[in-house]
Amino acid sequence: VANKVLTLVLIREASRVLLGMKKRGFGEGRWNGFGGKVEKGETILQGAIRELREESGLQVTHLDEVGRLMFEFIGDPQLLEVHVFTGTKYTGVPTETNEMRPCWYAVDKIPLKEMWPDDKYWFPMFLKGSKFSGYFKFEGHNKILEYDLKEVEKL
Ligand SMILES: CN1CCN(c2cc(NC3CC3)nc(N)n2)CC1
Repeated sequence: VANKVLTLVLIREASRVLLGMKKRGFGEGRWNGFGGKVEKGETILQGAIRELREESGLQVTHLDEVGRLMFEFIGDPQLLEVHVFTGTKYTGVPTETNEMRPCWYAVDKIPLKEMWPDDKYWFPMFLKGSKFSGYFKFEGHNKILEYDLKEVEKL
């Protein structure tokens, strides 16, 4: 079956990044960017913009794709394909929703221990403004068995 395409949006200001505490569902209890599934009839970018608005209340007109991450879970044939976007120009105020509790984090205080385990590998690339492409093999939701990750010129 085809990959499950998901989005991840990291809104960044000069020295801080907007993260949300996931209150339910996949990734519950972890800080992350905003995102979700891509619906039929929308592009991945449109899906990212929609999920950002739904989960944080922020509206953006433009996002840049900065990363592509593939995830395999032992015992599950469904691969996840996560498209990572960033944006700096937005309107609105970060608002708690039933999915996410937003909070700004200084770039030198990103709560990596309370984020998905793969983030510690690619978040530094994101903060440097690099584009990246990676593959992570997970056992359950906490253990990375293998990974490949590289900075790329072009996604
Ligand atoms: C709605 N999506 C869900 C997937 N997601 C992930 C996944 C992820 N690792 C994968 C092992 C789960 N790592 C980050 N940081 N985000 C982005 C948001």
